[in-house]
Amino acid sequence: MIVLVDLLLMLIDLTFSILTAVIQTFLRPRLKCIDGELCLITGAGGALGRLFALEFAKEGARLVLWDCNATANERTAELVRELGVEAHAYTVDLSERRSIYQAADRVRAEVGDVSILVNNAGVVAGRRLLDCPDELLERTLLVNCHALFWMTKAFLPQMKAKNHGHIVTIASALGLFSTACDYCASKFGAVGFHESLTHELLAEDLDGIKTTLVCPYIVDTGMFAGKELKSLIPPLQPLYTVQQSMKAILAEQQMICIPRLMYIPFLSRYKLLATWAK
Ligand SMILES: NC(=O)C1=CN([C@@H]2O[C@H](COP(=O)(O)OP(=O)(O)OC[C@H]3O[C@@H](n4cnc5c(N)ncnc54)[C@H](OP(=O)(O)O)[C@@H]3O)[C@@H](O)[C@H]2O)C=CC1
Ligand SMILES: CC1=C(/C=C/C(C)=C/C=C/C(C)=C/C=O)C(C)(C)CCC1
Repeated sequence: MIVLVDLLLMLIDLTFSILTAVIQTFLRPRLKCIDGELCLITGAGGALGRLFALEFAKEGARLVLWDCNATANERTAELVRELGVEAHAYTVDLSERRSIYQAADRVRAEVGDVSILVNNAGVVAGRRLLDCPDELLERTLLVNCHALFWMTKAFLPQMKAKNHGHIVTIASALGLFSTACDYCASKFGAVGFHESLTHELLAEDLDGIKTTLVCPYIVDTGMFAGKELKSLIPPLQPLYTVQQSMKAILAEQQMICIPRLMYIPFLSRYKLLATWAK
């Protein structure tokens, strides 16, 4: 009986969500003002991280930039400052929990409380399981998944104190269905992290703290160059990916798949529920 009630409630929720989505597709959502907010971006020296930094700067946010690549990270900071926006670069290895907590203490002391956290940094080994050294498999999980926990534990308390903040998880379409083993496992973890964090915030009535999950298809940044990945659909352009993500973030959308085609694999997860209900 309970299963039937659960399923009925889920169908009602799904119908309501679809109706809301259809209506919102025709209405231009109001985009929030983030002028003066302090935004921290991990992997800010990378292709998407740098574009996110520039887009957030254009929206008036002040920037804290984290990356293990000091040269690339500092270059991003220079580009942000050329827009007349404050940027603070920190060299941090996200695979090391302690270095995250130490850098977070420095940011709070030197710059202030972070109100927008963009967990963007990511790596991929992209080899078959048995051909992949354990260290590479471990690094992917540490950077793409474990780091989300440490970053959020470091900055969520201040957001909770003010009931104000936004946590953005740059996951992937490969967090919704699988091909490259290490990367997919880490991105499935990122999707699960986002969903559980969102439920936790909801349960604590912290309606001022928003979350956004970003699930792009392949983006032409070179991250997957040389990796065994076949697909007929051409890769996304980095700037288009970031601009679409920014619209979702500023509209406080809980999730965005880019392009919309990627919602298909996501919706197939409801199929799993059907098997569970049998
Ligand atoms: N490119 C794509 O096709 C897609 C990417 N994504 C996701 O988007 C995000 C950004 O991807 P993209 O810009 O393409 O990747 P890039 O490799 O261009 O950028 C990733 C950045 O993260 C940094 N980084 C890697 N390891 C660490 C670490 N241990 N500590 C701190 N920083 C680290 C990298 O530094 P370094 O260069 O020195 O390693 C790099 O600057 C990732 O999470 C990725 O999974 C999602 C969908 C598609
Ligand atoms: C387009 C498309 C597909 C393939 C998607 C692929 C191959 C995505 C790769 C994404 C990557 C590499 C993301 C990196 O973070 C499917 C699922 C076969 C069918 C639905 C449409």
